[in-house]
Amino acid sequence: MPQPPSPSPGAPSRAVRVLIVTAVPAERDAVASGLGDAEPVPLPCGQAGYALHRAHAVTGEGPLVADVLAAGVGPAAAAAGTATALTAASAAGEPYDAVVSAGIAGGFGQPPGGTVVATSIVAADLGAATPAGFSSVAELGFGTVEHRPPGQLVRAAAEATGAAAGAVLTVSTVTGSAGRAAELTARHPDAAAEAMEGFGVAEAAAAHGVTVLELRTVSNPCGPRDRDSWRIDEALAALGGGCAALLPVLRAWKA
Ligand SMILES: O=C(O)c1cccc(C(=O)CC[C@H]2O[C@@H](n3cnc4c(=O)[nH]cnc43)[C@H](O)[C@@H]2O)c1
Repeated sequence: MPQPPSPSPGAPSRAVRVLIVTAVPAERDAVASGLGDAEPVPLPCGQAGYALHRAHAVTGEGPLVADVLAAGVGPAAAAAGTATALTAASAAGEPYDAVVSAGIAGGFGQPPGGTVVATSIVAADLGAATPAGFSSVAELGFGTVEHRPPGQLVRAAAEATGAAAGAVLTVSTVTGSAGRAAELTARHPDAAAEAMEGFGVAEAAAAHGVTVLELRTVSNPCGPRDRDSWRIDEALAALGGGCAALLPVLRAWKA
């Protein structure tokens, strides 16, 4: 993580607190390693089953604490883990200022190892199959399928991380055919990636009134399944660097 010698004159000295939620421990460890000095700490209220890896940084805008949590695969595990961590931090009087859903992803037209920052975090398969095709719960009138992080923050995050900005779809089933990929991009022409947790993280963040971002690095193209070709090491290496580059942006956003 970049460590300028001292904060800008006049910058608030309160540490900004960021929660970074991954699915699996390999992603958490890649993020923690990118942040440099992350150490395991328990959740403030001691919830069994969850552990944080904490990194401290001093950015040009002031101090920052980043906690990394591997909450599990899929939107339900992501929402449960994120909500638990947000609630525990609030109860301990140390609420988070921002939450980031981070991990590897399938890309729509993005190269392996490339980075994507979400302009929108979309539950792409939350709805009903009808004779006329898929209808989202929003179209059916009983729910939400999209969270939109602040545009200015997304632009700054994309610039700092060298990312493409586009919709990141949350799915419960990994796309495994050209037909399914075409179906998703027809419904979401701005889709840059798909993963399995962002919408769950965003729902929990919204319930707590906390800013959310999603940062993904591409391990595979969305399309016909070829698991052996996934470039996981490349994506994990990019994930650590991407999260490190993102933190000063979040610190400046909250200054
Ligand atoms: O096998 C490994 O070494 C390994 C290391 C790190 C992560 C994994 C995963 O399988 C993570 C699952 C995670 O990845 C996201 N993901 C990646 N590609 C896609 C995709 O094409 N469609 C949907 N999700 C994708 C997803 O968020 C999963 O949670 C393995």
